[in-house]
Amino acid sequence: MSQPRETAKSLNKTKSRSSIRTMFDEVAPTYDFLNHLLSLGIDNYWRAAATARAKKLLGGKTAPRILDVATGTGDLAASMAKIPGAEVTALDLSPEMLVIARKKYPGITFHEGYAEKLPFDTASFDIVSAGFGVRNFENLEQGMREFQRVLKPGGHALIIEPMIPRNPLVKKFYLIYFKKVLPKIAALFSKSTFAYDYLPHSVEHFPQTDAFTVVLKKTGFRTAEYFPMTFETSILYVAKK
Ligand SMILES: C[S@@+](CC[C@H](N)C(=O)[O-])C[C@H]1O[C@@H](n2cnc3c(N)ncnc32)[C@H](O)[C@@H]1O
Repeated sequence: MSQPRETAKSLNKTKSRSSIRTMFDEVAPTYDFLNHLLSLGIDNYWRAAATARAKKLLGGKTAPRILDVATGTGDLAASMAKIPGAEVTALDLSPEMLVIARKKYPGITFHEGYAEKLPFDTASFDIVSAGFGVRNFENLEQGMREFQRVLKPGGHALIIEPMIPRNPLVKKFYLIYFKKVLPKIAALFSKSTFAYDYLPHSVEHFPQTDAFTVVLKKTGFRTAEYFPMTFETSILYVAKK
């Protein structure tokens, strides 16, 4: 069932939390299947790359505390949980995504809540991660301030976002796939065709590369850098408190 009064364009402007929740509740049952299909399985590699970097940054720290925000069905949280000794907590605003996450990963503690008001103590995590989520925050800067607040001094935020590649040739083919092919494939399987019209729109209008590092620094991070992955179709941001 799609949302008749809202367009992908208008939701991308408001990022209304209740509409974002409804949209993700609707896509939840087919989210994992479509995610792996539409990315040709590369999404798992991106999460593994973020986890490898987190592990390196932790440098063997005993029992590191990791928070995965906008966890969805929990795949990035589960990847982070492979770091030896890690204690992983995860949060999302979509109850339906969390139903699936809790079934898949009973060893991880999942909370329902939203990024802009994290229900966790200041300076309580070594790593805060978010995979393909921050683009949907109703208030991106408030979300980043919260990531920063709950991190311990010296802790790191690791954020993965899809990206429109900058190379003109790659960009041309990528946009055909992203805007024309992907929504059609998604429509065959998902209840929400709306979500897959919103997806390319939201990626195209999200501050990317340097622009997002400016947001990270403005919201209190001491350093922010980025690492493009897979022909710049995805990007890993690393910011230090
Ligand atoms: C594209 S999914 C990504 C899920 C998962 N991180 C992954 O790697 O596949 C985006 C998730 O962000 C969540 N989300 C969007 N806005 C949020 C917010 N303000 N606070 C918490 N979660 C949010 C959605 O409910 C959805 O589950």
